[in-house]
Amino acid sequence: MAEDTLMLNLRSDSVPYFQRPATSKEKWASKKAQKRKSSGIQVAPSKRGFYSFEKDPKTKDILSHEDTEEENEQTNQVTVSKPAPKAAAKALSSEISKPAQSNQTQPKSKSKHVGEHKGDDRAFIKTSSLFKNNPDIPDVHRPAVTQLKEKVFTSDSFAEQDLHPHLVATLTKVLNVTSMTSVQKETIPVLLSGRDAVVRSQTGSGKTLAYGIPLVQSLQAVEPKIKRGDGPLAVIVVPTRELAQQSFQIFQKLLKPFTWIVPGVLMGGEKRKAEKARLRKGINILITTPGRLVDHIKNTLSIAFSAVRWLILDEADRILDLGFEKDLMVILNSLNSTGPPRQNVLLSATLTDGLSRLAGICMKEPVSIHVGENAVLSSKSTPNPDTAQGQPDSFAVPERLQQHMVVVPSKLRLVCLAAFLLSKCKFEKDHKIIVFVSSCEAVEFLLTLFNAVLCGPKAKQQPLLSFFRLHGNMKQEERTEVFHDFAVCKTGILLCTDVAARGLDLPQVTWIVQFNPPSTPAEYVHRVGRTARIGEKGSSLLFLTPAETAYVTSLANHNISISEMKLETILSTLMLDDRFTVRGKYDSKKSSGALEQEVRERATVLQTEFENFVHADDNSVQVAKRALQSFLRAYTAYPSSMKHIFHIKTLHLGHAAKSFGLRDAPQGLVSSGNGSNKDRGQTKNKDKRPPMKKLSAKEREASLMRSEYACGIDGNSKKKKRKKKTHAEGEEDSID
Ligand SMILES: Nc1ncnc2c1ncn2[C@@H]1O[C@H](COP(=O)(O)OP(=O)(O)OP(=O)(O)O)[C@@H](O)[C@H]1O
Repeated sequence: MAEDTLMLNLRSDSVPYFQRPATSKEKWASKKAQKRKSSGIQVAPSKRGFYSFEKDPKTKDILSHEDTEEENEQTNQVTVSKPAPKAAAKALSSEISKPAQSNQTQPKSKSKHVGEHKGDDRAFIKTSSLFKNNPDIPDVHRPAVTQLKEKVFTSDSFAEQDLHPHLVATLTKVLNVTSMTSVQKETIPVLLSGRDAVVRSQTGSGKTLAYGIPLVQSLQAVEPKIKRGDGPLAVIVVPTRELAQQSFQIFQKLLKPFTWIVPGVLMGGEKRKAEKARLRKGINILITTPGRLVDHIKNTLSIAFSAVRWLILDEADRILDLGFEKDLMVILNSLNSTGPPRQNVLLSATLTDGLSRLAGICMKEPVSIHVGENAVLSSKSTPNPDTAQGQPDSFAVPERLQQHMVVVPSKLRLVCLAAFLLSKCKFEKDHKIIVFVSSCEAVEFLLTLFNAVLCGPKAKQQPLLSFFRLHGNMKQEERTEVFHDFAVCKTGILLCTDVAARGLDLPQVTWIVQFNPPSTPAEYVHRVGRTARIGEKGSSLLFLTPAETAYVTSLANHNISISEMKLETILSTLMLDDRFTVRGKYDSKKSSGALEQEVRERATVLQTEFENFVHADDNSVQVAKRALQSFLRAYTAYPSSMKHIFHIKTLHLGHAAKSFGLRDAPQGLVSSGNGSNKDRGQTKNKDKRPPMKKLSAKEREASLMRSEYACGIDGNSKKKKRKKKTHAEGEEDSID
């Protein structure tokens, strides 16, 4: 079935399709309604062009009861007439057959639900209607935008640069690159001439080699030959451990013909003692995360910077962010106090105000290299001060990147994500997807849930969906393993936090899904930049709730244009999956109204499976609650410039809870001081759990760095100690 032929109206004014467990009176009325319906309920296009049932006034008596319930957002009991087919049913059966301990109000009817064992006469699934009382999906205002274009490749070969022939041979034979990219063509000669540089070019355009090649060229030419014992001649600072590992591997390749130059990596999560030993032996090109370098500056006697002649800050705008600034100051002070004159290079796809500040701190008349639309702009000047005056920066994204967004009411977020992943990984071939989520807990929650409900025991023999996870609460060995496994796999879904947003070069990623919008447009650019690299194709999908659609304008202010994908189109994939049917195989001759109804039914079956899994035992309820709480905390941490779009007051806690498979809004998650849903009557602190702490604006920004957006991103060492004490999340725990 062509996906886009199916359009549903998800607005709350369409007729609900699930009814409460019927009383005998209702059953009778229901039969009557069925008759009326088969005699031709009206289907008419809605004003947005979708089809919706016109309410037949005669059915009002049947519907009014449910309507009243829905208005009060009470829980409905949904009866699904037929056991779910095969895989999902089996996957869930063990979980579902456990009594839902936390649910005291389970009705005693004998109807079965999807996924139940035959003969299990447990009554109803409890779930409030997915398709009622959702906010209207607004028409999204998409301002006209001229996207910046950057040409990725040039026709010039590396041989045209003044490089050692062995280096050129290594590029061709080991790294498989022959012609230079635009940023390489501009940057290599500038750096070979000894100048400082600020380099900006789109994601996946080859910035690593743009600084790596001149660095290796210059170090191999040093006379007398560099010795290991000389210590670091180059320090490369990157924001995450995975990026440190990746850059290290590139230098290992580049240095193949120059074996006397030793690269090394220092990063959080590794054993300090082993790193100290390596530092003592000598590392000439030192690749490091900021926090761990500061750690060694303070605690390792054998670290000496007297020979350092290169400082490279990759993802420089990130390194200047709150949380890294102090670390950077310690590093710069330590480097500045000793050593020969130094060449400094800052690189990123999103140079911002902060970068200009940084350039002022550590650079001497840097050359600004900005790969622009019509030509490669290169000016021998300091960075443009205009960008420091609050003017939004324009960001280029890869030309072959197709960007989409979907507006999804909170209640439908979980089924929409699942339907999207199924559509790509089950019903299409060879997709590799990265899903960005706002917290470590949410990653863990989704991983467990999707593995159980979407994969299940049968699917495990022949897994169609294979999930990976990456976040800052994982042990370092596991992080390294996942990073490697996802890099080499052909198909798979990586659920991750922003730990994977910057710099990572994971081959053949086809889709980037942002389940939670990132904190800034710059982070958006980096996330989507994990696909469509080096001239390849790629796609991205951003989830927004109806209240968050102004984010599209915010992106447009940075010259980012995004098209809309319809929620209905994504959900219609469920029609391809008979695990979620309630009526057997779909009859393609059915009317569009019946089709609409069946999609909704299937979405509800899927949501019910999620909820059953979550409510199968207390532990999984707690996991879901923690994930919800971390989501709320992350929501409070959006920077003030984004608060007009992402304010916790606009969240409906009950609906948000549903997107974590919870049937009810948990009590006492958010304090009123934090912008709670108190005004919606959602949080009557009945239980004893402490409310979330009220944070100052600064603390909130810092928490943003620590919790969601920095899960695994090195912070400063003070924070590490504090976090260790409080068992807070983040990669710092693993620093020994
Ligand atoms: N001249 C080249 N020809 C072909 N491929 C290249 C060339 N230079 C780099 N690449 C490849 O392009 C990919 C992206 O390079 P790189 O990771 O350096 O991009 P980037 O600009 O640093 O991206 P990001 O901004 O996301 O960090 C890598 O796989 C790299 O091997």
